[in-house]
Amino acid sequence: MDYLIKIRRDLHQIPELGFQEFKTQAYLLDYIRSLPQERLSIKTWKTGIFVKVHGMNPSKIIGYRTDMDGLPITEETGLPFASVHQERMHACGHDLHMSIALGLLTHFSQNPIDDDLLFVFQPAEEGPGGADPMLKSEEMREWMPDMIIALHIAPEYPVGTIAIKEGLLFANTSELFIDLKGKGGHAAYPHQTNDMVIAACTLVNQLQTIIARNIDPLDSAVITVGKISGGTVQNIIAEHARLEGTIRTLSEESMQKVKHRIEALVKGIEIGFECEATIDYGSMYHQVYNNEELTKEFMDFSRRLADVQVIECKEAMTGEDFGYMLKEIPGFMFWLGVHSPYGLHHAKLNPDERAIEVAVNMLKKYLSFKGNRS
Ligand SMILES: CC(=O)N[C@@H](CCC[C@H](N)C(=O)O)C(=O)O
Repeated sequence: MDYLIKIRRDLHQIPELGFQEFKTQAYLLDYIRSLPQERLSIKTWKTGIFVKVHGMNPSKIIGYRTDMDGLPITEETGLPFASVHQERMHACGHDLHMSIALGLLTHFSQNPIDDDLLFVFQPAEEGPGGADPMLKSEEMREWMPDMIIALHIAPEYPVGTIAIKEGLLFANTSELFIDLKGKGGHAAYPHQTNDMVIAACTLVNQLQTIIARNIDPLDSAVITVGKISGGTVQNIIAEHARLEGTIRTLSEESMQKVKHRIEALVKGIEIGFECEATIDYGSMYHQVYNNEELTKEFMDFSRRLADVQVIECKEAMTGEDFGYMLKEIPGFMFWLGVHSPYGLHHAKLNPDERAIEVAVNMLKKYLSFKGNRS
């Protein structure tokens, strides 16, 4: 599987943000076109790709989805194959996801099964979300899979393990952008201004009271403000501040409740600081809900494989727009152990590449089991 490690490293060097995956798409297409073409049909959609592997006696289409985009992070791994794109990094494992998909595609282009396979290379998972529009595209409607699966790397689990559960696996998400506009001025005359840095700091603290005091302690929700910006220079009181964050909940109902409370607190800030505020929820992802029957069958199947250990995990507050595909198509997502002391979205994330072979070997067996009748 050395060729897949090379592919992963090549892709790792060229991370691109959502819907800008031009080099990534070109790299993938070059590789896909180098495979035996007899059984392949290829379509592109924006910066994404669909590849259908025609089965020998198809009665259904089995989908396999990988995401493609990177994150706006400056890599700090010091690896010889680190990102060559400034302030961009594959810090969520999509480089591994793509190489695993290419490993499976390579195998099945030469060893077709009875059923058709559809490989979905999806852009913009980290944002603004490629799964929903891709699902609604004519290209995908024409090749709509009967079931679909995907994986996500998990730094906290060792290589050789997968983690999964039936039902809810990942949370509902909504991005959160709040702009505050007041009256700036001289640092020595605060009484003549409405300081938006103070307003922003107050709001960040207040937002956490929603989790502590408005959500049932037996439910779970997260509000993370990942970025604050505002002001111009150290001795001018800021007239503008912006909070950028994300909301995570285990139900749609809790999402509505959190948003309702955010709106109330933001109104309070407007009154209290005599400023204007706007809230933008950006993009939202539907929860990842694993089909019970298919997940159970996959877990039973995987437990029989000698080289894979199956862990039944809890749900996580991560988000994934693959949730939109699972809303319409039966299927599941699972975690693939890649052991790294640094987690997802960390500048030092360094997944163990041996997990690529583990995933390709097990999924070759699983897809053959699902797609062959004898
Ligand atoms: C697996 C993973 O890390 N996914 C991302 C999805 C981000 C969704 C959106 N941009 C948001 O921030 O709400 C995650 O952060 O969980």
